[in-house]
Amino acid sequence: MGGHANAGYHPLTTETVVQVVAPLNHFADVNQLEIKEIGDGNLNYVFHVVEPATGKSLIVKQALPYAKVVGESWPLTLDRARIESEALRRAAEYVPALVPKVHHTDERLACTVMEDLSDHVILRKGLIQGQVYPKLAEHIATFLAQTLFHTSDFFLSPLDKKEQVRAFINPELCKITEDLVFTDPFFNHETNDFPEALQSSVEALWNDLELKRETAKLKHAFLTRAEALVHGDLHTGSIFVTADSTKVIDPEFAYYGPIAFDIGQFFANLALNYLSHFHHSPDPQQRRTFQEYLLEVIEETWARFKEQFSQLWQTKGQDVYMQVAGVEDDFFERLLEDTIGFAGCEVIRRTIGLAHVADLDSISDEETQLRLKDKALTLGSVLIKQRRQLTRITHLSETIRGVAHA
Ligand SMILES: Nc1ncnc2c1ncn2[C@@H]1O[C@H](COP(=O)(O)OP(=O)(O)O)[C@@H](O)[C@H]1O
Ligand SMILES: CSC[C@H]1O[C@H](OP(=O)(O)O)[C@H](O)[C@@H]1O
Repeated sequence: MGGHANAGYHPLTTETVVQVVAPLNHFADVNQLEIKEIGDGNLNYVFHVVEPATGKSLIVKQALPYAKVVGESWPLTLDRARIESEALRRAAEYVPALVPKVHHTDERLACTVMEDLSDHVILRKGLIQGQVYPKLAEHIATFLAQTLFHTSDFFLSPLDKKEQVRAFINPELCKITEDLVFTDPFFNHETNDFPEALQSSVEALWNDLELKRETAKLKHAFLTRAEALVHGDLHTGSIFVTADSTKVIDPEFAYYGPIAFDIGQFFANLALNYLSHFHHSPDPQQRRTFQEYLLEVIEETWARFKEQFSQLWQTKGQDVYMQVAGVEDDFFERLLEDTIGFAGCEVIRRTIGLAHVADLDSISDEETQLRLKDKALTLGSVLIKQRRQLTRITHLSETIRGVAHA
């Protein structure tokens, strides 16, 4: 359980990281390494290890027995490091080009040694700057289709699948999502964090019974629907990009959950970035072009995901029902509905919950930030409540556009 360190565990420092990388024989001379802690996430240490003479480098990511963003008062299992390593290795079986290579896993120290991706940028940062990534939709669609299909009952035998479910039991990290994504933002909870001027909009949300009823259904799906090994935290801060490369990182929240959860989180973070460009792109023409690009990414990701998943369904599907007329259509219909619902939950929690996004929080003008956060709450709420009527991916982009420009 949370906070219990493995025997021999100690938090690494820039001095002790060398003990982890030395046995790997990756560097010519481990006495000449430059090591920095570069972690900017909520939970872990990330050490960047470089050998200037050879230009070789590695990343050492270590879990702490608590959540770094809060401190020792929030104990957290070290098992998340094992889950992250295993999930990266599992993804590499199907999409090796789309995840960092794992060089070594040290369960005692709860750390993963992986490929250094410092030549990439975090997608969230790039999108805030208005950068376009032409391969993003294609790569994320492939990541989603390949990892989700091959870890599901559509491909694995029922026995193998249940073995995998067991290996990826991740109760403490799931509890964070259950609380921070599906529960706390919808109630007057102490973890929530929003400007006072948003109080009346937030109270309206807390008093919206239809919204709560619908969110309860989505939370229940997250709690119970073990469809595939999901990444579990696929926001734009978990994706590294260049113009022609995409790498998905940080799957420590991985568990067997609803396929729609990953897709919904990705779309939600694009929608939040869309809103933020009313500030980040002051030129109206540039703004419109970039916002439309974001909606194209959503539509292209869905179309390519569906195409690839469908091809896998037809060529590698294992269950006899998969060839019955209408079964595949029913699957995709429900998948889009759930994707849109999960996207709505993510939009709301990133606006008023504990963990925000830089897209909106970096907006210096208070009034603009407030106006856009208000729109985000409306958008999240519409997506959750109207998801059954949004039966095409274009309905999602039209809704984002409509709420944003209302
Ligand atoms: N493989 C990597 N290569 C280069 N930088 C990395 C790598 N993994 C993580 N980082 C850096 O560390 C930061 C935090 O990593 P992340 O895995 O998101 O940690 P956390 O789990 O604490 O959120 C990233 O935003 C990135 O700047
Ligand atoms: C206290 S955990 C809050 C939040 O942080 C995680 O994101 P990341 O590890 O990428 O910083 C996850 O989204 C959690 O909900």
